Amino acid sequence: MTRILVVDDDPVQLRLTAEVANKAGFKPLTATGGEQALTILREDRNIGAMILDLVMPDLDGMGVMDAMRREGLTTPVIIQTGNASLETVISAMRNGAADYFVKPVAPERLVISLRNAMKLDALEATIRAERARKSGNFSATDMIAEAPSMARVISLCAKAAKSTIPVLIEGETGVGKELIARIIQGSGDRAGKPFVTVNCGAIPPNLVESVLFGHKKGAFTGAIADQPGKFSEAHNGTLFLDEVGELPLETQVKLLRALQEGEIEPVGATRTERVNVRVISATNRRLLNLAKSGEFREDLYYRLNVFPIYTPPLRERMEDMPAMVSMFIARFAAEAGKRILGISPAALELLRNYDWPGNVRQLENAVYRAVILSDGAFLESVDFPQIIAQASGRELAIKAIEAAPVAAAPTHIDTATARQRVDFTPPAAPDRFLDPTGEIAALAEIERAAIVFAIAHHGGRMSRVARALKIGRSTLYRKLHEYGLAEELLSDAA
Ligand SMILES: Nc1ncnc2c1ncn2[C@@H]1O[C@H](COP(=O)(O)OP(=O)(O)OP(=O)(O)O)[C@@H](O)[C@H]1O
Repeated sequence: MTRILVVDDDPVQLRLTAEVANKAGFKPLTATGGEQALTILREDRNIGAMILDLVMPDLDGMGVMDAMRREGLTTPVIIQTGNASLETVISAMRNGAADYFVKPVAPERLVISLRNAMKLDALEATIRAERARKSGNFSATDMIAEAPSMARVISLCAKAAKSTIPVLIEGETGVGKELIARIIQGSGDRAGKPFVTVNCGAIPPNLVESVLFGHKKGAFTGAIADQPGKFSEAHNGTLFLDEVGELPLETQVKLLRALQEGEIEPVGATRTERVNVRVISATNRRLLNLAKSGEFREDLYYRLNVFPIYTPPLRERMEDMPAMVSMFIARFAAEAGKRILGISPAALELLRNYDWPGNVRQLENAVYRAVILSDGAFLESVDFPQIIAQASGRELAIKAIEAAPVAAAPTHIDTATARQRVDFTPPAAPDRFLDPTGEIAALAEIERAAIVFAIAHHGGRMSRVARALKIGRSTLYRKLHEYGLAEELLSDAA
């Protein structure tokens, strides 16, 4: 039976709520104060959800939520309040509360709220577990590919997985080339076998050969023992040669021989060794151009490029963006133990209108930073300060580019980096929590805006407005006067 924790300093209310939960099939634990609630949460990490009173004498509801955040306690919280102000409820929701209600709550409402909070928690737990379980067995479902151009990539991956022919994956930095290589490996006979990555551009030229093919003891100063190379490590599996265009020419000869003969010769060895390795290479420079200019051996180029897969940059497949953002939010929020449910439409619009020169990896990093920065239930534009800064510079650049003639030729990875989108439209809806200068709006401004919105939504029917905002009519009228809205309404009516 799922345990839930009910926290309320009013013993009668406590018993009532616990009884409702009990009847709905939960096992209620109770606490009469914030400190006691924290002690129970620390000891029992399997509590399904907590119903938390906001106003309590020792440590209040907000204090409990702050402590939970500090200590990484992720039990979903449902706020209950008797007379808390709208400000308090807003900040509780921004602090990650899953839901809130005003006492006394209808039993059905309480049960739905508990079930929803637990569903969300279960989803986050699954994501956490799934990530931990994954150890190299990637499949096409690990890749977001909603754009038509990515459907082609996925079908090429499926074809490539059926054989062991060499694959060359081309695309700008961060587009997902390594992920594609892992999917090819994980979808074929070599799934679960070694997947060894070599970043050819990151190894000092004098060590490349030894890293790839290994060396024998005494082959050079410092070679104190036999050392297997990446080819041997990848035996029976896949060798992923990232930035293959960076390989020195002399190593290219040896790589060609290894691919042709299926044999390698470790540095300082007198005999060759047989290896069974599937090679997938990747490049963010156009390999054909390097071959034409003599920086890359043409024979090796044709050997590696038997099955080419071109991965388009993110800016050309914005259809993938919303799903990617949701996936990254779910992943990073779960890892950080934060309850972030999504992204505001204005913030998503900001991301859509950016060019993403660093592609999916840049997006992943931006969302990671935003999740860490955010203290609300939804990511907002302010959580992406670098993108805001770069996007405003872009507007000027775009204006200049719009005046210039547009090149008709398709762009490729060599030329595409400086490409600018000309269809920039500023976010249509202002961000709910930003003032016109882009600064965080005062809480009073947000409350005022919420009231104005509710009045418009309910056609000025004040009792409905009060009910929707979950405040009394007298509180609503007091706030109308406070914010000067009463005068505005009167003059509108006149
Ligand atoms: N379509 C996608 N769906 C989900 N995640 C993706 C997708 N494409 C890329 N990623 C994620 O983005 C990050 C960068 O991808 P990856 O390392 O495969 O790019 P890359 O092209 O190999 O980069 P580089 O050129 O710098 O080596 C990874 O965390 C990867 O899991």
